[in-house]
Amino acid sequence: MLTPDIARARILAALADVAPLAAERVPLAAALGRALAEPLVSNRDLPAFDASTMDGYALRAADAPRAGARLPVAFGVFAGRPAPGALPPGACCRIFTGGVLPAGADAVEMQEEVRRSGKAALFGRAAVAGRYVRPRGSDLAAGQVALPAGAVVDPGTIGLAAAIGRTELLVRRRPRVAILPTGDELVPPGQVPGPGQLVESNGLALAAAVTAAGAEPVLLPTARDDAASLAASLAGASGLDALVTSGGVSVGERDLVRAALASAGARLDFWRVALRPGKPFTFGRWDRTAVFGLPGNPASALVTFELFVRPALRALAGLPGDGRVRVEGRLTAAQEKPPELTVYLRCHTRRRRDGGLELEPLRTQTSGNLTSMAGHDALAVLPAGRSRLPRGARVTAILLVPPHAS
Ligand SMILES: Nc1nc2c(c(=O)[nH]1)N[C@H]1C(S)=C(S)[C@@H](COP(=O)(O)OP(=O)(O)OC[C@H]3O[C@@H](n4cnc5c(N)ncnc54)[C@H](O)[C@@H]3O)O[C@H]1N2
Ligand code: MOO
Ligand SMILES: [Mg+2]
Repeated sequence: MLTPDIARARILAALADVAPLAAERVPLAAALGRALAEPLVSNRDLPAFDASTMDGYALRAADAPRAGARLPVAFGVFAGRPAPGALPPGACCRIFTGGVLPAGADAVEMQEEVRRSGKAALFGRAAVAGRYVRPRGSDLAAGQVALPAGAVVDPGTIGLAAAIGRTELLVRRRPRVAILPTGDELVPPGQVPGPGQLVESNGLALAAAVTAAGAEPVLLPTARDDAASLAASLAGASGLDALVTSGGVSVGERDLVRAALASAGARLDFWRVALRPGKPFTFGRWDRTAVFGLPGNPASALVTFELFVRPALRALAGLPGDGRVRVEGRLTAAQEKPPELTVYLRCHTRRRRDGGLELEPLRTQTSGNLTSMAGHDALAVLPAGRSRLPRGARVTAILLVPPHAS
């Protein structure tokens, strides 16, 4: 059986010919979280003029070489309007934050350091050339590269792009991901299950995970556990970037997903990974579509999504890594585990008084229990090779959201 790290590396290698996906031009607001497919180059100077960074007085620094200089106030400059003219020799002018420095001025003094006396200003300290001035082009000069291709568009990037006159950005396309729940026992959400049935819940959970990974889910109708139904449903994934199935990948008589994928022409790369939950995880390619066969147990589906599907979708989207932060923490309870498996424990994080992080496992870790997968913020990684970790053991944890306590 592959280790989780080798399985993930194999998936990423298998997608090298399709990742990243093609680029598309989108409005700024739609670019958030996506990978730039072009360097962001400025076509103008930022700021476009020498600007004051304080409310105060603009002057020639040489006119106030020491405390006590008294200069006539020639005019006022308000943000949004150009200065009415050049600064007359030996004079200063009123200026406000963001205002255009008049020609001749090379410094600003903040008004807290200046006393007004009629039409003159008295400077309480020596002026310094360049102080409180944001020179033209000092933020970004015309022709300068602000961000390289591949950078992730964050809120600041959107502001910067707007400031240099862009209304659209060339970014990588979001992967379109088919989600196919399978199982004879499943009824759609909202319907009351009959005897032996249960509500199909993995579809919506996985669609949410796809959205959270920056991709677009396409939730297909649940397939039944028979070859014909599976074949018909698989057709719904044709042409999409990825297919995520749930259930039917273990060794039961009605676990037919792998056979159905193979019959449809998919090339299955591997089956089973040495981890818990999610051991029967399957990966392959169906033409250009990446195929992920997730186990049906709810925690197995979401943990294998996190470990294998999320990084793959990000690679398709041109985004780096898995977008997660890894931290060290201490387990609040001892854990027994099979030594051959890496176990991913769903945990709450808690900040200790000494600054350390505590990892408190959810009440249940049974992969079929839905509460084992809701309301946690970290996956603690219990490494292969160990069969027992005592309370207080230091382990790595993958943060799924910012920690609750910080
Ligand atoms: N003899 C063995 N049996 C099993 C093994 C094994 O190694 N040997 N592995 C176990 C492990 S581990 C897992 S995980 C499961 C995986 O099973 P499948 O992927 O075949 O999933 P199903 O049998 O279809 O369903 C399992 C379980 O999950 C429920 N389920 C399925 N789909 C959904 C859904 N969309 N929404 C909610 N719940 C769902 C289903 O009703 C079952 O209870 O196999 C073990 N068996
Ligand atoms: O590998 Mo399974 O997901 O433990 O129940
Ligand atoms: Mg099964």
